[in-house]
Amino acid sequence: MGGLSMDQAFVQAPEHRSKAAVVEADGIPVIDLSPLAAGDDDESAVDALAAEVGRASRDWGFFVVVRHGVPAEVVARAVEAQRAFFAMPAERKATVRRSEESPLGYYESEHTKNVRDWKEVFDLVPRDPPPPTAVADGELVFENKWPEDLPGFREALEEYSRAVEELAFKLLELIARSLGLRPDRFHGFFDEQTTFIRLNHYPPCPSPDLALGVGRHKDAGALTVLYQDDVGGLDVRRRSDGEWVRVRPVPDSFIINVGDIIQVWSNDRYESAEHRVSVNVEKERFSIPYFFNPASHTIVEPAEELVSDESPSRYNAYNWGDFFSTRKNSNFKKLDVENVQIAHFRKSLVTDDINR
Ligand SMILES: O=C(O)CCC(=O)C(=O)O
Ligand SMILES: [Fe+2]
Repeated sequence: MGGLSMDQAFVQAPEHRSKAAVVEADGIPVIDLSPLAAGDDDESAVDALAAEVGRASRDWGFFVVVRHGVPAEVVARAVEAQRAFFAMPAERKATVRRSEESPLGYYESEHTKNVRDWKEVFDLVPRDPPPPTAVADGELVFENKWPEDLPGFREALEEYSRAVEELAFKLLELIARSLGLRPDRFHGFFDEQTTFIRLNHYPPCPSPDLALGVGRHKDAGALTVLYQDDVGGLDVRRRSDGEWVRVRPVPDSFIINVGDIIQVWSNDRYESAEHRVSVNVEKERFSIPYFFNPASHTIVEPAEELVSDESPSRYNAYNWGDFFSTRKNSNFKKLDVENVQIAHFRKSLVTDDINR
């Protein structure tokens, strides 16, 4: 299924392989967002919610949200579209294949840290940017590739994108509040956002002891809003003891993870957690991460309100667009060198595993 066959490119180094029994995490917070429902302006309930989001972002870098306001039918339509897409024969998927110059669309040979992932993906952006007047040499064209002959696919995903964007902004507000900042403190960075959505399909894998669906990594953007089906396989490295634990699927929920940018904005109050996807022999798995990313011209640095003599800035500023394109390029050119990491922008030599 999915046209993948097991070979050496998928084999993880022994220390990074998934054990047969990864324990399910007990402590990942499940947060009920219903106090945000329209018409409810109970400030103290929203403050309490922000405090809960803050604790989860600090202790786990991961949390689950329920009663989040994204209608179940919108999710169901997106998931149905996703399944229909990956069920198409390889030749039809190839008609929307991504290329080096045009990186959106279908792809089945992505690498995380130079080991191939056991998955196939379809990437899209929530709205097509205006067509560039002229494309400079080497400039990437972020234009959606919609499959022909797949009725409803585009509409379902556009509807999903709009609904999840609303949720992403609400979460951004809660995070700002939890840091003692104005709720809209980070909104301006998203005016020309570089958000993208990935449809993931992890086919059953004959060697789940050797390969991973996605190798260990941290999400580079601001935050990720992830839909996962009921199969399970997302593992998070628990901060308290460094153990890999599985995020239990919760019906009608999204998993939220703090990305590197929020780690930097928060000046390390929050931490972007390392995670990976384990695969299994019997079941295919589907997930949809929504990577909520700021405009490419954003200069990422700790929020000045959070920097003081007692809490000096821990990062040198960096340009998000440059960071992002360096990461993207390394997917095409299987490099033997380490990929760009926020640890490279750290000011002091705090011990941090930069070898991700
Ligand atoms: O499939 C998942 O559950 C997570 C995928 C992921 O971490 C990613 O694509 O960055
Ligand atoms: Fe991820």
